[in-house]
Amino acid sequence: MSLISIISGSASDEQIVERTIRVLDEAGIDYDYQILSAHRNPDELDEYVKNSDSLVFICIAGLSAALPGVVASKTDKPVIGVPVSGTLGGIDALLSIVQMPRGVPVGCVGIDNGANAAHLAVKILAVAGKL
Ligand SMILES: Nc1c(C(=O)O)ncn1[C@@H]1O[C@H](COP(=O)(O)O)[C@@H](O)[C@H]1O
Repeated sequence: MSLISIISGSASDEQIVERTIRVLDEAGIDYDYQILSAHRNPDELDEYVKNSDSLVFICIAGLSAALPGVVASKTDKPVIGVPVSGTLGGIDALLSIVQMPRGVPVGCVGIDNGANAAHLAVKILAVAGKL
């Protein structure tokens, strides 16, 4: 069982995914990584989230970053969003991720800061007594 699921909206988010994975590897924590877009693969994303036994989701997405919010709508587990920079510098993804309606929270780290998403996920697992 992987404690953490990392989902990116596209293979083009690779650099930010690598920063995330590097921290988890250093901490010796298992993760599962999938490329699944809420926009492009809604059914596969739904199936993956519902069948995952991970305790924390890290969702990495640029542009109109629906991915973290959609994942949060499908699970009661904590979701951390990572906005990825693009033509608008990542402010588009940042605002998409933080502006969630009440009751469907997504934690959000800084633009391109996949490393902090991993550090935060590790802290969540630690206080939950899972490490
Ligand atoms: N934000 C989303 C979602 C989503 O939210 O479902 N799916 C893809 N994307 C983002 O689109 C950007 C460009 O993707 P492509 O390079 O594949 O066109 C990526 O940063 C991805 O995370």
